[in-house]
Amino acid sequence: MKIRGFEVVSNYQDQGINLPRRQTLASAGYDLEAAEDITIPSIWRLNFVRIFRLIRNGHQIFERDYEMAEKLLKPILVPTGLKAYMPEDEVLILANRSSNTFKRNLSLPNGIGVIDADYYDNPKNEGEIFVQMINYGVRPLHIHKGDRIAQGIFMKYLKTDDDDPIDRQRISGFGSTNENEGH
Ligand SMILES: O=c1ccn([C@H]2C[C@H](O)[C@@H](COP(=O)(O)OP(=O)(O)OP(=O)(O)O)O2)c(=O)[nH]1
Ligand SMILES: [Mg+2]
Repeated sequence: MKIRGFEVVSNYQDQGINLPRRQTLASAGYDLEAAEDITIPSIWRLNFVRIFRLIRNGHQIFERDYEMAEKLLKPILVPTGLKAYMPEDEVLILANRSSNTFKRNLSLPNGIGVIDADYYDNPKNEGEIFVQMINYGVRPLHIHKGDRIAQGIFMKYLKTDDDDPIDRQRISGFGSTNENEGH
C-alpha cells in the first residue's frame, strides 16, 4: 500500500533522477538533488549595486531602477524532477542543508518550503517540487545535476477546533491560491 514517498515526474522520466535518500539511520531529511545544472547568480550583481550607489549618493531613484533590482532579487527555482505523495494530514517540509549556508552562501529565501499533500499531481505542473534558492555570496554558484541541495522532512500537521478550510482545488503552487497567480 502506498502511504508516502517520492516519484519522478513525467518530464524527467529516464533522465537519471535519483529518489531522495536519508544519509544515516537517524537522519530526518531525505536529501533532494538538483535535476539540472543551474547557475545561481549572486544577488550582489551590478545593477543591484548601482541602486545602492544611487541611494548612497542621494540621487533620485526611478521606478525602472527598482524594477531592475527587483528582477535580480527573484529567487531561482531549482527543479528536482520529483513529486511527493503523503496522507492528507501530513506535509513535506523542505529545509536547507546547513552546509549550504556554512560553505556556500546558499539559502532558501522562504525559510522553509511547504509542500502540501494536495500539490501532488496538480493539473498545472504535476506537483513537481522546486527549491527556491538565493545566493547571498558574491560569486555565481554552479549547481550540478545530482548535487544535494535541500532536505525534505515529512511531518504531521494539526488542525484547530473550528477548522473550516476553504474548499478549493489546488491547481498549482507559488501563489496559485491568489487570483491569477501561480506557477
Ligand atoms: O519551496 C517550495 C514551496 C512550495 N512549493 C509548492 C508546493 C506547495 O504545495 C505549493 C504552495 O506553496 P505555499 O503554500 O508555501 O505557497 P503560496 O504562496 O501560499 O502558494 P499557493 O497559493 O499556491 O498555496 O508550492 C514548492 O515546490 N517549493
Ligand atoms: Mg499556500
